[in-house]
Amino acid sequence: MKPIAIELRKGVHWVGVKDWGRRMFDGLIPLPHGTSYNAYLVQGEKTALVDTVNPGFEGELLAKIGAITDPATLDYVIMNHAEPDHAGAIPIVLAASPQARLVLTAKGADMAARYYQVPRERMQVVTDADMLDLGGKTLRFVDAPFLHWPETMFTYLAEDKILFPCDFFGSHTAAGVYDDEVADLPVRAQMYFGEIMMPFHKAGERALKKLTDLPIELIAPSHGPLWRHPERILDLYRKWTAGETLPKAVVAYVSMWGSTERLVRIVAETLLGEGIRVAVHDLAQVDVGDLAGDLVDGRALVLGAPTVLGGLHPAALNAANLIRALKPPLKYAAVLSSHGWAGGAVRQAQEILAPTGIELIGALGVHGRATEEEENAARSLAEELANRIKGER
Ligand SMILES: Cc1cc2nc3c(=O)[nH]c(=O)nc-3n(C[C@H](O)[C@H](O)[C@H](O)COP(=O)(O)O)c2cc1C
Repeated sequence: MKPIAIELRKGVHWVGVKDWGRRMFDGLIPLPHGTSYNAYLVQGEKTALVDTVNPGFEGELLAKIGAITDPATLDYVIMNHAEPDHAGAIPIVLAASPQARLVLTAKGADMAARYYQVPRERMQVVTDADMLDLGGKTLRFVDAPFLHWPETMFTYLAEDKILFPCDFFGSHTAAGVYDDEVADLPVRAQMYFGEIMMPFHKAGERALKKLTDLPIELIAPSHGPLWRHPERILDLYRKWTAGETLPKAVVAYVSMWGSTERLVRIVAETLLGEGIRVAVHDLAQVDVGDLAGDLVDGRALVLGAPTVLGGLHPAALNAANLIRALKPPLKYAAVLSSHGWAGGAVRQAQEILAPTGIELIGALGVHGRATEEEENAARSLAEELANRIKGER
């Protein structure tokens, strides 16, 4: 197979890999559309490789570089992020290109030593103030810690106004090269933001501020299509990092015998009737990416779960802990539950949500199936929640 490198600008090529068949990421996130590991070759008088690829694809990366230039002649390898899906091929690339130096942040240097045993003498530590003159192509660096590891940075190619932000602005899909070629890309990008960047939204806001002075014509992230309409994703990221929410409830529930589900349906229907957007996720078969995507702009959470062994059903326990860890901008919550004897799910849900700052509007626990009175209580709770979501008391 002839290796294909895609020319983005004169002297700038995509040399990444499409992993069409990958179906799971981080042992947590389903990948229904696969993903890509984007790496970029920038050629002035000197040559730099921006990021590498997931282990197992080193040969494909070197072949693509080889379609443009001899991989043994790289001068620099830029490590924007140390995670193995971008940095995993570094040992093989450095071995293939003996004079290449690895360009990274100070924290990146520690990680490259630890994860990839890169000798310090091959590293070149950079900060915001630094530039790398390739001769006709100039790389600048933007320190962007915790997007999404401590060592992360962006690389900016001044002449072509291309930003290489690694995972920031990324999306998990192997489809397409550019943003306008993938119809559901904003949805994919929102899921990715929810899964990976949302816990670090404050760091994201700071990074966006740093970018305001940089003219950007192309955003070339490390996963998913490139944004040749950068304002599309910049606009979305401004909203998402600021925690802007919609009049929307994320309903996450699990039910073994239908009693909790009955309450969930009543609440979801009532919310819909009140003009609230409702995104329902059955936690027994949820795609974590779908849930995380909905949490990015949801204003309220409805958590529904029966008691199992004195606490939340395990699927709901897992989801509640994940929701707390992802730090979504949710403002309000309601808990719905059914139990068989002593209960415990509602108490555990309250304990998990208490430190989040999400205001618990109400919790309804019923013994077995809800009575008519309890169903009316569920309706009232939903109306109260709708009012709060709409900003009415
Ligand atoms: C495996 C299992 C464990 C349970 N553990 C408890 C428990 O510790 N305390 C309790 O009050 N009910 C317990 N129950 C009863 C359920 O909470 C009860 O049947 C509830 O109505 C189920 O709600 P659902 O119809 O939404 O699944 C348990 C049920 C099952 C199947």
